[in-house]
Amino acid sequence: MKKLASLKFFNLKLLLNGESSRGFSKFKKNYKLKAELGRGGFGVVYRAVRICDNTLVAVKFIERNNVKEWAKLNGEQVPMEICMLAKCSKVRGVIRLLDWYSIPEGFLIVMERPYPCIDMFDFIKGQGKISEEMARFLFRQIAMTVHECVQNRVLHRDLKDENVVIDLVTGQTKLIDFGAATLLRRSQYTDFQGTRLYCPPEWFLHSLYLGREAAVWSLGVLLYNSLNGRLPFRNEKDICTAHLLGPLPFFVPVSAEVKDLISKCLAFDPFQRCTLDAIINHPWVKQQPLSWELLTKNKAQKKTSDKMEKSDDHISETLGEEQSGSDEDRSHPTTVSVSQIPGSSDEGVGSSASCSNTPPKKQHKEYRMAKTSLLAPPTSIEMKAAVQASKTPTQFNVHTALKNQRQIKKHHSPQPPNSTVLTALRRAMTREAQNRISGVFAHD
Ligand SMILES: Nc1ncnc2c1ncn2[C@@H]1O[C@H](COP(=O)(O)OP(=O)(O)OP(=O)(O)O)[C@@H](O)[C@H]1O
Repeated sequence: MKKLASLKFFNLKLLLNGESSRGFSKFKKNYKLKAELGRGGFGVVYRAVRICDNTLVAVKFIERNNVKEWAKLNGEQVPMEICMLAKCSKVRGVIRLLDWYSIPEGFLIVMERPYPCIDMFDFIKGQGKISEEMARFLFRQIAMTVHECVQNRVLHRDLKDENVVIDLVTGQTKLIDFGAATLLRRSQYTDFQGTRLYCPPEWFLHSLYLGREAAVWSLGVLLYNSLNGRLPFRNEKDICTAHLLGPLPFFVPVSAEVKDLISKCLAFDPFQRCTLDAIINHPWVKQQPLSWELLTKNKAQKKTSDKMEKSDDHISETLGEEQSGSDEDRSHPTTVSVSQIPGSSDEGVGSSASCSNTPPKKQHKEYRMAKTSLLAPPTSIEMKAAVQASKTPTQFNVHTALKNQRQIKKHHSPQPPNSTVLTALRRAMTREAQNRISGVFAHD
């Protein structure tokens, strides 16, 4: 009833404002929507192009019903995600919010889209695990970004490899998906919307956590995962008891320094855990990383490239596989909603509800999780452009190469269907049209 009333009120607003500056028609005028880019628990992300200058953008559609927290942005009521992105607009390592639109069904968030790019989950998966040097290159950017977000009073709350996008030309990382983000405060949080296997033990044991301390824990999980190609903990029980079993096992030879950093991030006691400041000042992080060009010239990078090439040829099959979960290597670290907080469900410590996978055959792959969002990996054309670009690294050549390749792609690659949001958008259009018609009748 309440929902219906607010929807009616929203439609009424549309009627009164006529062509809203954030309405669907304005969106359609400004952007050309293309194929689906990724999909998560709370939204669908599309490739799109800004019509006025051909800028490549990503458009995330979030359903109004899925919005858990709201905030005010320049006097307008918006989902917290939009507000948090806006607050981080000056943080280099955060994906830039370019625009947003409001339709009866939900919101369209327009963001920058690095090209070509890959998310860190697929990047690690493509290589099995990444070298310590590569981990340093990526992790120090991510840690600095999280630190800057916190300085802007933004707590991301869903730090994981899926939520980091890597620009394949420069190696620059961009933090995405602020759907669980909230304002940083000193006091404890008693709600959680992130991914359970990246969540600190105090949440499972006491149903609360402190913002910065929880972020440091997630960074520890992320770093361990990058190096080992698997997560450190299989379930909540592991998260809460692993410290009793001594140091975490490592499945690759890594330096004592990085082990030290991981153990400090994953300290069981949040008050003993290192701070974000301590992470970015840790000797392992401070060590000058190799350049992206050098790092990507190795064999492992070629492996990803080959894989991408393969997945480009079979892009629809790959997506199909991911959706049906047939890839044994990929089980589910689920992004949970508020309704799944401890106490609100019957899963307690020791439950493996967040990773409902059957035990895989290979021990090493056991904790390598599937992502909830299904990103189509870059195409071979994109990869080739990136490789070409890194061989001739002048700005002019990089972009000319990409532009040429993009034009070739235009003619050859069919776009997968993007039915969900299109249906929603179509429905929105009809409703706007309907509103206009009923508006005319009302005036008559
Ligand atoms: N600006 C962007 N540029 C490139 N890729 C993006 C961008 N935004 C999102 N993606 C891709 O789309 C996927 C889904 O995006 P996002 O995580 O924001 O959706 P979500 O529904 O909130 O997901 P989740 O359920 O994991 O929270 C990402 O993992 C990423 O691969």
